[in-house]
Amino acid sequence: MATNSSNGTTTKPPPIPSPLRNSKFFQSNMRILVTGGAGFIGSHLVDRLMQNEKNEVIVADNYFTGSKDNLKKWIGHPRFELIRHDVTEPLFLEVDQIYHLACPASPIFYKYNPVKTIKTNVIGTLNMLGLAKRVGARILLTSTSEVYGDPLVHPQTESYWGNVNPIGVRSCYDEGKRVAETLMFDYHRQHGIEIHIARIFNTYGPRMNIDDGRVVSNFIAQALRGEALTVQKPGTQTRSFCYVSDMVDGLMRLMEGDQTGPINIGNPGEFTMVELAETVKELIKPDVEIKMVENTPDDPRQRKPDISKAKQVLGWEPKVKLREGLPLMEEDFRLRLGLLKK
Ligand SMILES: NC(=O)c1ccc[n+]([C@@H]2O[C@H](COP(=O)([O-])OP(=O)(O)OC[C@H]3O[C@@H](n4cnc5c(N)ncnc54)[C@H](O)[C@@H]3O)[C@@H](O)[C@H]2O)c1
Ligand SMILES: O=C(O)[C@H]1O[C@H](OP(=O)(O)OP(=O)(O)OC[C@H]2O[C@@H](n3ccc(=O)[nH]c3=O)[C@H](O)[C@@H]2O)[C@H](O)[C@@H](O)[C@@H]1O
Repeated sequence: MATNSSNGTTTKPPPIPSPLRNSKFFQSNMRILVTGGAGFIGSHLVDRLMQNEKNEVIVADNYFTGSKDNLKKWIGHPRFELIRHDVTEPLFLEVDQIYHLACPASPIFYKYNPVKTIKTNVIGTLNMLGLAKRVGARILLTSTSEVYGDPLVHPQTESYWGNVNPIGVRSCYDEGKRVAETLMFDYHRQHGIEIHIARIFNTYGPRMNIDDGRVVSNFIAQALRGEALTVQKPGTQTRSFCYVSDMVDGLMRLMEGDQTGPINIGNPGEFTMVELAETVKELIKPDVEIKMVENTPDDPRQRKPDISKAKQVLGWEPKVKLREGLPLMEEDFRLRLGLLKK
């Protein structure tokens, strides 16, 4: 028995890969399933995975918040397959790695059908763990900084257990992800499945839905349309924004290594929502108005990742600063909105 220093629990030694998977190490190709691969982060991950000619990539997505458009350059490629599939149903495939991202991420979408969000997090993760167990695949879960709830520890370290309202309007997502993490560890301890858990902090970049409802996409779309930037009260709440290429790099390092996690992956640069609005205004439309609007319940008041662990065990840290990432996202939004710079 070994002690897992990250969470203080006693666990079995790291699992020995199943004989099935051992034999797959000798095959030239790695077959990788990306659930939620038609979404924002998933489609960028697919782009990176497809760069390696030894990878075959399968995406399973129900298109609730994702789109085939995000993957159009890969449709028809011999190393790529796209399946319309809801992860709350079992999936039978032979794969070596599973990046399990499927889950609506924007609060407006995950609150739209909260029961479905819980099913996606719980039954969806159970199904993907069942698949991992059957075929001896390694699985990575994209958990979230929302597992820390409205955190009383700042910045958030992985050892912090969080401050989550179990019956609030965000619970379908944050408690759903907490159960998903529990399932991952129980499959690891009980069945020796190779698991990796990333706790992702607010990520932004090209391909976010224009009407996604998350703050960076809202502010950029509003600035480009000449509408007032809607800062939800009090505006002093903070977030730390990670550019999507940095995020994908962190996820791939975690998958390739031997760390179970959970590991925070995010950019520690912390901004209030008023500061974010002012930055977007300055960079995109200096004459745009900023207006204060009502907030939604249980909005976390502060959020900033402690990434010491990611630095130490993955050799990872983000490279793209907010002021560098925002213009890249602006360019993508301009193209999609047909508002090219004069
Ligand atoms: N973007 C962030 O800031 C952030 C932060 C923390 C965690 N995460 C996590 O990362 C993952 C991806 O987030 P994103 O920002 O790309 O979100 P997204 O909404 O763009 O992508 C999610 C994808 O999952 C698909 N999906 C949803 N429910 C499904 C189901 N039941 N079956 C199959 N597919 C389903 C959607 O259609 C979409 O393509 C999510 O698990 C999210 O919880 C994201
Ligand atoms: O990173 C995470 O772990 C989680 O962050 C997000 O949650 P949240 O931070 O609330 O995301 P936003 O909806 O973008 O809100 C961020 C802040 O901006 C504020 N906001 C949002 C929208 C807006 O128009 N104006 C505005 O001020 C919100 O009140 C909130 O304080 C999403 O839930 C998930 O993508 C993700 O799991």
